[in-house]
Amino acid sequence: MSVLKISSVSKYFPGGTKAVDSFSLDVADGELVCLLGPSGSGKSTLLRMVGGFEDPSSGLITIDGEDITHLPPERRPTGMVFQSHALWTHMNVFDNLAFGLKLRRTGKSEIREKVEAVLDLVGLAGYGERKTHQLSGGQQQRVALARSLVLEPKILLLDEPFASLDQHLRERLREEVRDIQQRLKITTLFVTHGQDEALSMADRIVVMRDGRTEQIDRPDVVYRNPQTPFVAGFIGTMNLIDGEVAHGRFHRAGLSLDLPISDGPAILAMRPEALDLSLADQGQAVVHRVTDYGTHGLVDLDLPEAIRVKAMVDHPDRFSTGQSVNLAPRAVAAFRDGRQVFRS
Ligand SMILES: Nc1ncnc2c1ncn2[C@@H]1O[C@H](COP(=O)(O)OP(=O)(O)OP(=O)(O)O)[C@@H](O)[C@H]1O
Repeated sequence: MSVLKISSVSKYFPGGTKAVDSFSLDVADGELVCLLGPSGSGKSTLLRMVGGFEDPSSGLITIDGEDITHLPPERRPTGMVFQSHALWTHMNVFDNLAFGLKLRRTGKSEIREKVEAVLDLVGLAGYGERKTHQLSGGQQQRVALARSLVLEPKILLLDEPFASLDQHLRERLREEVRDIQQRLKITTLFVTHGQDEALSMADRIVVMRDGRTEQIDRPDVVYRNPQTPFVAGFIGTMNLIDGEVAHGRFHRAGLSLDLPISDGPAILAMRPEALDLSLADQGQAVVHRVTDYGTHGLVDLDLPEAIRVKAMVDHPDRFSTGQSVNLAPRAVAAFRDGRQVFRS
Protein backbone atom coordinates (compact mmCIF):
# COMPACT_ATOMS: atom_id res chain seq x y z
CA MET A 1 0.00 0.00 0.00
CA SER A 2 1.30 3.44 -0.80
CA VAL A 3 1.99 5.68 2.18
CA LEU A 4 3.32 8.71 0.38
CA LYS A 5 1.53 9.93 -2.72
CA ILE A 6 2.87 12.82 -4.78
CA SER A 7 0.40 13.84 -7.50
CA SER A 8 1.24 16.24 -10.34
CA VAL A 9 3.38 18.45 -8.11
CA SER A 10 5.11 21.46 -9.69
CA LYS A 11 7.34 24.15 -8.25
CA TYR A 12 8.10 27.47 -9.94
CA PHE A 13 10.57 29.79 -8.29
CA PRO A 14 10.29 33.57 -8.67
CA GLY A 15 12.02 34.47 -11.91
CA GLY A 16 10.39 31.56 -13.69
CA THR A 17 12.60 28.56 -12.88
CA LYS A 18 10.47 25.44 -13.14
CA ALA A 19 12.33 23.27 -10.63
CA VAL A 20 9.75 20.46 -10.49
CA ASP A 21 7.37 19.83 -13.36
CA SER A 22 4.13 17.93 -12.79
CA PHE A 23 5.86 15.18 -10.84
CA SER A 24 4.01 12.11 -9.54
CA LEU A 25 5.21 9.23 -7.38
CA ASP A 26 3.69 6.64 -5.04
CA VAL A 27 5.97 5.27 -2.31
CA ALA A 28 4.94 2.01 -0.66
CA ASP A 29 5.04 1.30 3.07
CA GLY A 30 8.61 0.49 4.12
CA GLU A 31 10.08 1.26 0.72
CA LEU A 32 13.33 3.16 0.13
CA VAL A 33 13.11 5.26 -3.02
CA CYS A 34 16.12 7.19 -4.32
CA LEU A 35 15.71 10.38 -6.32
CA LEU A 36 18.70 10.36 -8.63
CA GLY A 37 19.62 12.97 -11.20
CA PRO A 38 22.17 15.58 -12.22
CA SER A 39 22.61 18.85 -10.40
CA GLY A 40 19.60 21.09 -10.89
CA SER A 41 17.18 18.31 -11.83
CA GLY A 42 14.85 19.22 -8.96
CA LYS A 43 15.60 16.42 -6.46
CA SER A 44 16.13 18.62 -3.40
CA THR A 45 13.20 20.88 -4.23
CA LEU A 46 10.93 17.84 -4.46
CA LEU A 47 12.19 16.42 -1.15
CA ARG A 48 11.84 19.80 0.53
CA MET A 49 8.22 20.00 -0.65
CA VAL A 50 7.52 16.61 0.95
CA GLY A 51 9.18 17.82 4.16
CA GLY A 52 7.32 21.15 4.16
CA PHE A 53 10.37 23.35 3.60
CA GLU A 54 9.17 24.49 0.19
CA ASP A 55 5.58 25.21 -0.83
CA PRO A 56 4.39 23.50 -4.06
CA SER A 57 3.05 25.81 -6.78
CA SER A 58 0.49 23.16 -7.69
CA GLY A 59 -0.33 19.50 -7.08
CA LEU A 60 -1.11 17.35 -4.08
CA ILE A 61 0.97 15.47 -1.50
CA THR A 62 -0.68 12.99 0.83
CA ILE A 63 0.66 10.76 3.59
CA ASP A 64 -1.63 7.90 4.59
CA GLY A 65 -4.36 9.60 2.62
CA GLU A 66 -4.09 12.90 4.51
CA ASP A 67 -3.45 16.05 2.49
CA ILE A 68 -0.22 17.59 3.80
CA THR A 69 0.57 19.72 0.72
CA HIS A 70 0.70 23.04 2.57
CA LEU A 71 1.29 21.99 6.19
CA PRO A 72 4.36 23.37 8.00
CA PRO A 73 7.17 20.85 8.65
CA GLU A 74 6.38 20.42 12.34
CA ARG A 75 2.85 19.29 11.55
CA ARG A 76 3.95 16.59 9.11
CA PRO A 77 4.83 13.00 10.04
CA THR A 78 8.18 13.42 8.29
CA GLY A 79 11.77 13.61 9.52
CA MET A 80 14.41 15.26 7.36
CA VAL A 81 18.17 14.80 7.45
CA PHE A 82 20.07 17.50 5.56
CA GLN A 83 23.40 17.39 3.81
CA SER A 84 25.04 19.56 6.45
CA HIS A 85 24.05 18.03 9.76
CA ALA A 86 22.92 21.30 11.39
CA LEU A 87 23.26 19.95 14.91
CA TRP A 88 22.92 22.30 17.87
CA THR A 89 26.53 22.79 18.86
CA HIS A 90 25.79 24.24 22.29
CA MET A 91 23.97 21.04 23.31
CA ASN A 92 25.38 17.60 23.92
CA VAL A 93 24.26 14.61 21.86
CA PHE A 94 21.57 13.59 24.34
CA ASP A 95 19.99 17.05 24.36
CA ASN A 96 20.11 17.27 20.56
CA LEU A 97 18.03 14.12 20.43
CA ALA A 98 15.79 14.96 23.38
CA PHE A 99 14.85 18.43 22.11
CA GLY A 100 12.05 17.39 19.77
CA LEU A 101 10.63 14.97 22.35
CA LYS A 102 10.58 17.72 25.01
CA LEU A 103 8.61 19.94 22.62
CA ARG A 104 6.12 17.10 22.39
CA ARG A 105 5.98 17.04 26.21
CA THR A 106 7.24 13.48 26.39
CA GLY A 107 7.98 12.35 29.96
CA LYS A 108 11.59 12.36 31.23
CA SER A 109 12.03 8.64 31.62
CA GLU A 110 10.46 7.95 28.24
CA ILE A 111 12.80 10.49 26.65
CA ARG A 112 15.83 8.74 28.19
CA GLU A 113 14.59 5.37 27.01
CA LYS A 114 13.93 6.54 23.45
CA VAL A 115 17.17 8.50 23.10
CA GLU A 116 19.25 5.61 24.39
CA ALA A 117 17.52 3.13 22.10
CA VAL A 118 18.09 5.26 19.03
CA LEU A 119 21.72 6.02 19.94
CA ASP A 120 22.23 2.29 20.19
CA LEU A 121 20.58 1.85 16.78
CA VAL A 122 23.00 4.27 15.07
CA GLY A 123 26.03 2.79 16.83
CA LEU A 124 26.56 5.68 19.27
CA ALA A 125 25.58 4.06 22.58
CA GLY A 126 27.34 5.91 25.39
CA TYR A 127 27.91 9.11 23.40
CA GLY A 128 25.03 11.06 25.00
CA GLU A 129 27.23 13.37 27.05
CA ARG A 130 29.56 14.29 24.19
CA LYS A 131 29.42 17.76 22.72
CA THR A 132 28.68 17.56 19.00
CA HIS A 133 31.97 19.28 18.06
CA GLN A 134 33.79 16.41 19.78
CA LEU A 135 32.43 14.00 17.16
CA SER A 136 33.79 13.02 13.74
CA GLY A 137 31.87 13.97 10.59
CA GLY A 138 30.43 10.48 10.31
CA GLN A 139 29.36 10.47 13.96
CA GLN A 140 27.73 13.88 13.56
CA GLN A 141 25.76 12.59 10.60
CA ARG A 142 24.68 9.58 12.67
CA VAL A 143 23.44 11.99 15.36
CA ALA A 144 21.52 13.93 12.70
CA LEU A 145 19.89 10.69 11.57
CA ALA A 146 19.17 9.69 15.19
CA ARG A 147 17.60 13.08 15.86
CA SER A 148 15.10 12.43 13.07
CA LEU A 149 14.50 8.79 13.99
CA VAL A 150 13.84 9.46 17.67
CA LEU A 151 10.65 11.30 16.70
CA GLU A 152 9.44 8.15 14.93
CA PRO A 153 8.46 9.79 11.65
CA LYS A 154 6.31 7.89 9.18
CA ILE A 155 8.55 9.06 6.38
CA LEU A 156 12.28 9.65 6.54
CA LEU A 157 13.66 12.22 4.10
CA LEU A 158 17.39 12.19 3.41
CA ASP A 159 18.99 14.94 1.33
CA GLU A 160 22.47 13.80 0.26
CA PRO A 161 23.28 12.97 3.88
CA PHE A 162 26.76 11.60 3.13
CA ALA A 163 27.89 14.21 0.63
CA SER A 164 30.42 15.83 2.98
CA LEU A 165 32.02 12.52 4.00
CA ASP A 166 34.94 10.69 2.42
CA GLN A 167 34.32 7.76 0.10
CA HIS A 168 35.14 5.03 2.62
CA LEU A 169 32.90 6.43 5.34
CA ARG A 170 30.17 7.11 2.82
CA GLU A 171 30.08 3.45 1.80
CA ARG A 172 29.95 2.33 5.44
CA LEU A 173 27.17 4.73 6.38
CA ARG A 174 25.24 3.75 3.27
CA GLU A 175 25.14 0.16 4.50
CA GLU A 176 24.31 1.20 8.06
CA VAL A 177 21.44 3.42 6.97
CA ARG A 178 20.06 0.70 4.72
CA ASP A 179 20.24 -1.78 7.64
CA ILE A 180 18.50 0.63 10.00
CA GLN A 181 15.87 1.49 7.40
CA GLN A 182 15.10 -2.18 6.84
CA ARG A 183 15.07 -3.00 10.54
CA LEU A 184 12.63 -0.18 11.27
CA LYS A 185 10.78 -0.73 7.97
CA ILE A 186 10.61 3.03 7.68
CA THR A 187 9.41 4.53 4.38
CA THR A 188 12.30 6.59 3.04
CA LEU A 189 12.89 9.10 0.26
CA PHE A 190 16.58 9.62 -0.40
CA VAL A 191 18.13 12.28 -2.63
CA THR A 192 21.48 11.62 -4.23
CA HIS A 193 23.39 12.41 -7.37
CA GLY A 194 25.63 9.42 -6.74
CA GLN A 195 24.50 6.50 -8.83
CA ASP A 196 26.44 3.99 -6.70
CA GLU A 197 24.50 5.17 -3.70
CA ALA A 198 21.19 4.78 -5.51
CA LEU A 199 22.05 1.42 -7.07
CA SER A 200 23.23 -0.06 -3.77
CA MET A 201 20.52 1.27 -1.45
CA ALA A 202 17.26 1.75 -3.27
CA ASP A 203 14.24 -0.49 -3.66
CA ARG A 204 13.36 1.77 -6.57
CA ILE A 205 15.16 4.60 -8.29
CA VAL A 206 13.51 7.67 -9.78
CA VAL A 207 15.82 9.11 -12.42
CA MET A 208 15.03 12.83 -12.65
CA ARG A 209 15.84 15.33 -15.36
CA ASP A 210 14.62 18.93 -15.60
CA GLY A 211 12.10 18.43 -12.80
CA ARG A 212 10.52 15.41 -14.45
CA THR A 213 10.75 11.64 -14.21
CA GLU A 214 12.80 9.91 -16.88
CA GLN A 215 12.33 6.43 -15.43
CA ILE A 216 11.12 4.77 -12.22
CA ASP A 217 12.28 1.20 -11.71
CA ARG A 218 14.23 -1.21 -9.54
CA PRO A 219 17.98 -0.50 -9.64
CA ASP A 220 18.81 -3.58 -11.72
CA VAL A 221 16.11 -2.66 -14.25
CA VAL A 222 17.27 0.94 -14.52
CA TYR A 223 20.78 -0.39 -15.19
CA ARG A 224 19.89 -3.24 -17.56
CA ASN A 225 16.93 -1.75 -19.31
CA PRO A 226 17.16 2.05 -19.54
CA GLN A 227 14.10 3.46 -21.25
CA THR A 228 15.64 6.68 -22.54
CA PRO A 229 19.07 7.63 -23.92
CA PHE A 230 19.45 10.03 -20.97
CA VAL A 231 19.07 7.19 -18.43
CA ALA A 232 21.34 4.99 -20.53
CA GLY A 233 24.06 7.63 -20.46
CA PHE A 234 23.53 8.66 -16.84
CA ILE A 235 23.59 5.28 -15.09
CA GLY A 236 26.87 3.40 -15.31
CA THR A 237 29.13 3.65 -18.34
CA MET A 238 27.42 3.29 -21.69
CA ASN A 239 28.68 3.62 -25.24
CA LEU A 240 26.12 5.69 -27.14
CA ILE A 241 26.57 6.07 -30.89
CA ASP A 242 24.35 8.24 -33.10
CA GLY A 243 23.81 6.53 -36.45
CA GLU A 244 21.40 5.46 -39.17
CA VAL A 245 19.44 2.27 -39.70
CA ALA A 246 18.93 1.04 -43.23
CA HIS A 247 17.44 -2.34 -44.20
CA GLY A 248 17.71 -3.71 -40.67
CA ARG A 249 21.33 -2.71 -40.10
CA PHE A 250 22.83 0.08 -38.02
CA HIS A 251 25.65 2.04 -39.65
CA ARG A 252 28.10 4.52 -38.22
CA ALA A 253 31.80 4.92 -37.71
CA GLY A 254 32.67 1.81 -39.71
CA LEU A 255 30.28 -0.37 -37.69
CA SER A 256 27.53 -2.33 -39.37
CA LEU A 257 25.31 -4.30 -36.99
CA ASP A 258 21.96 -6.05 -37.20
CA LEU A 259 19.26 -3.79 -35.76
CA PRO A 260 15.74 -4.92 -36.66
CA ILE A 261 13.95 -1.58 -36.57
CA SER A 262 12.56 0.63 -39.32
CA ASP A 263 14.88 2.83 -41.38
CA GLY A 264 15.91 6.16 -39.90
CA PRO A 265 18.17 7.69 -37.27
CA ALA A 266 18.90 5.72 -34.07
CA ILE A 267 21.16 5.84 -31.05
CA LEU A 268 22.91 2.55 -30.42
CA ALA A 269 23.75 1.74 -26.78
CA MET A 270 26.30 -0.86 -25.70
CA ARG A 271 27.68 -1.48 -22.20
CA PRO A 272 31.48 -1.89 -21.99
CA GLU A 273 30.98 -5.26 -20.28
CA ALA A 274 28.89 -6.51 -23.21
CA LEU A 275 31.48 -5.72 -25.85
CA ASP A 276 33.85 -8.51 -26.93
CA LEU A 277 37.17 -7.58 -28.51
CA SER A 278 39.35 -9.65 -30.82
CA LEU A 279 42.67 -8.71 -32.36
CA ALA A 280 42.37 -8.33 -36.14
CA ASP A 281 44.35 -6.96 -39.04
CA GLN A 282 42.46 -4.00 -40.50
CA GLY A 283 39.98 -4.18 -37.60
CA GLN A 284 37.09 -1.80 -36.92
CA ALA A 285 38.86 0.08 -34.13
CA VAL A 286 42.28 0.99 -32.78
CA VAL A 287 43.21 0.64 -29.10
CA HIS A 288 43.75 4.12 -27.67
CA ARG A 289 44.48 3.23 -24.05
CA VAL A 290 44.34 0.26 -21.69
CA THR A 291 43.62 0.76 -17.98
CA ASP A 292 44.20 -2.12 -15.58
CA TYR A 293 41.96 -1.96 -12.50
CA GLY A 294 43.27 -5.22 -11.05
CA THR A 295 39.95 -7.05 -11.14
CA HIS A 296 39.33 -6.10 -14.78
CA GLY A 297 40.57 -3.75 -17.48
CA LEU A 298 39.02 -1.01 -19.56
CA VAL A 299 40.09 -0.53 -23.15
CA ASP A 300 39.40 2.82 -24.84
CA LEU A 301 38.95 2.33 -28.56
CA ASP A 302 39.02 4.79 -31.44
CA LEU A 303 36.52 4.20 -34.23
CA PRO A 304 36.48 6.23 -37.46
CA GLU A 305 34.72 9.63 -37.36
CA ALA A 306 36.41 10.44 -34.02
CA ILE A 307 34.10 8.18 -32.03
CA ARG A 308 35.51 6.59 -28.91
CA VAL A 309 34.01 3.58 -27.10
CA LYS A 310 34.99 1.61 -24.00
CA ALA A 311 35.18 -2.16 -23.62
CA MET A 312 35.66 -4.09 -20.39
CA VAL A 313 38.13 -6.98 -20.59
CA ASP A 314 39.20 -9.72 -18.16
CA HIS A 315 42.83 -9.73 -19.31
CA PRO A 316 43.97 -6.17 -20.03
CA ASP A 317 47.55 -7.37 -20.57
CA ARG A 318 46.41 -8.87 -23.90
CA PHE A 319 45.82 -5.40 -25.34
CA SER A 320 48.06 -2.44 -25.98
CA THR A 321 47.86 1.01 -27.54
CA GLY A 322 47.84 1.05 -31.34
CA GLN A 323 46.53 -2.49 -31.85
CA SER A 324 43.78 -3.08 -34.38
CA VAL A 325 40.67 -4.89 -33.06
CA ASN A 326 37.16 -5.95 -34.01
CA LEU A 327 34.16 -5.39 -31.72
CA ALA A 328 31.29 -7.78 -31.20
CA PRO A 329 28.50 -6.55 -28.91
CA ARG A 330 26.71 -9.31 -26.98
CA ALA A 331 23.78 -7.01 -26.21
CA VAL A 332 22.61 -3.69 -27.55
CA ALA A 333 19.73 -1.31 -27.09
CA ALA A 334 18.54 1.32 -29.52
CA PHE A 335 16.76 4.60 -28.98
CA ARG A 336 14.79 6.83 -31.31
CA ASP A 337 12.92 10.04 -30.50
CA GLY A 338 14.07 9.78 -26.89
CA ARG A 339 12.57 6.31 -26.30
CA GLN A 340 13.91 2.78 -26.33
CA VAL A 341 12.87 1.03 -29.54
CA PHE A 342 14.94 -2.15 -29.37
CA ARG A 343 16.82 -4.26 -26.85
CA SER A 344 18.59 -7.59 -27.38
N1 LIG B 1 15.26 28.96 -3.68
C1 LIG B 1 15.40 28.92 -5.00
N2 LIG B 1 15.15 30.00 -5.77
C2 LIG B 1 15.26 29.95 -7.12
N3 LIG B 1 15.62 28.84 -7.81
C3 LIG B 1 15.88 27.74 -7.10
C4 LIG B 1 15.79 27.70 -5.67
N4 LIG B 1 16.11 26.44 -5.25
C5 LIG B 1 16.38 25.74 -6.37
N5 LIG B 1 16.25 26.50 -7.48
C6 LIG B 1 16.44 26.07 -8.87
O1 LIG B 1 15.60 24.96 -9.11
C7 LIG B 1 16.25 23.98 -9.91
C8 LIG B 1 16.27 22.65 -9.16
O2 LIG B 1 17.12 22.77 -8.03
P1 LIG B 1 17.34 21.59 -6.98
O3 LIG B 1 18.22 22.10 -5.90
O4 LIG B 1 16.02 21.06 -6.58
O5 LIG B 1 18.10 20.53 -7.87
P2 LIG B 1 18.91 19.24 -7.39
O6 LIG B 1 18.59 18.20 -8.40
O7 LIG B 1 18.62 18.94 -5.97
O8 LIG B 1 20.41 19.73 -7.57
P3 LIG B 1 21.71 19.41 -6.65
O9 LIG B 1 22.05 17.97 -6.91
O10 LIG B 1 22.73 20.35 -7.23
O11 LIG B 1 21.34 19.71 -5.25
C9 LIG B 1 17.61 24.54 -10.23
O12 LIG B 1 17.56 25.16 -11.49
C10 LIG B 1 17.85 25.55 -9.14
O13 LIG B 1 18.70 26.57 -9.58
